[in-house]
Amino acid sequence: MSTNQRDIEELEKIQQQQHAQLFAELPRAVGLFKADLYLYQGSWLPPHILLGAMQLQTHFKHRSTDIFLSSFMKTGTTWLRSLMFTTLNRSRFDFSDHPLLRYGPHGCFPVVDVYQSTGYPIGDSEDLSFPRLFASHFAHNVLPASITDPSSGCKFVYVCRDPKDVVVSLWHFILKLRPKELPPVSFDQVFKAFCEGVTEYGPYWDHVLGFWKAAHESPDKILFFKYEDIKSDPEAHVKKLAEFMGVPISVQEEDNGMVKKIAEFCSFEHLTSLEINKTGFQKITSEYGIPNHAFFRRGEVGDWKSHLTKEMKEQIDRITHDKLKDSGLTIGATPES
Ligand SMILES: Nc1ncnc2c1ncn2[C@@H]1O[C@H](COP(=O)(O)OS(=O)(=O)O)[C@@H](OP(=O)(O)O)[C@H]1O
Repeated sequence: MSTNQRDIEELEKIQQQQHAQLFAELPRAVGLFKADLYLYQGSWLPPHILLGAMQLQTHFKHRSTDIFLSSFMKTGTTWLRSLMFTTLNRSRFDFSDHPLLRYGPHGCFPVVDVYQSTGYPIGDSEDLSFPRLFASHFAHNVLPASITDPSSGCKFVYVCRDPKDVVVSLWHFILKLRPKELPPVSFDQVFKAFCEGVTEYGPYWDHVLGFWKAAHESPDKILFFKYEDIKSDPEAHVKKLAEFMGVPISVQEEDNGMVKKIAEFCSFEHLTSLEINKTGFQKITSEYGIPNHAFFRRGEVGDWKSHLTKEMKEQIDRITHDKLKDSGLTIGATPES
């Protein structure tokens, strides 16, 4: 064995010991996918994401032009990834030969949450075009101050969604991804864990509030969207995204139907028709990946009605009301709910 190889192995051993010590000290709970969850800076995170947070906090080198998509799981990440990438790069790529068609929404720009055991390439890679786009599910307070401080120049697009639809979407996602050798989880189990805040990246309401408050303090740096609003008027949101990302839609583009084209290109119907989203795969770690089709299901507002009992609806609405009551934010208030 070469000296270099020995050094690397020694270093890995030390790191593993340090990680084991860290995990032993943190509150722990059962995760819904596979790994246990640990409470880190107010968020419940599985080990490879917790270590990813620490790595991000220590190593990420931001640029003042960076734009982050921030979201809780199952709130519209895949959709916003598509909208942001397509809107920002609309003059770079032809729609008939577009990266979204080849790589899918999750392959178009990197997520910064996952621990990189082989060093820290994210943000160091020079092959990303500017402004660079990144995605993250981390809560606002978990992200490094070097990027959340408005003086950094970094911008954030945040999307939230009716928690009743989030918990339903989450349950279906877990059903698809939970290893078959583990016992299946029931909707009741997921609902209970979600309401208690003990699901991956939870509690949900704290996540939303963190970004909501920050958006109020720095509206020029954080664009706050609701899934339901985008659903009811995708084109208006394409225009807002373009303006926010510094590439406003021109009158000529508007006249040429560019806004409509982007909204249709990123629609649920179009994305689910693509081969890459039927057969493609997202590599998350060296041992773990997610099939692209798992990121799509129904893409509707109010699917909770076919899953939640009256009592469940009342319980989750009450939590939402209590958590958000002094914030000025309402979520989940669909007209027919
Ligand atoms: N283009 C488009 N338009 C509307 N809705 C869409 C779109 N793409 C994905 N979806 C729906 O979003 C839900 C998945 O959420 P996320 O993308 O945040 O999931 S993830 O956190 O990235 O795993 C999931 O919602 P549910 O259908 O309610 O489960 C997806 O179907």
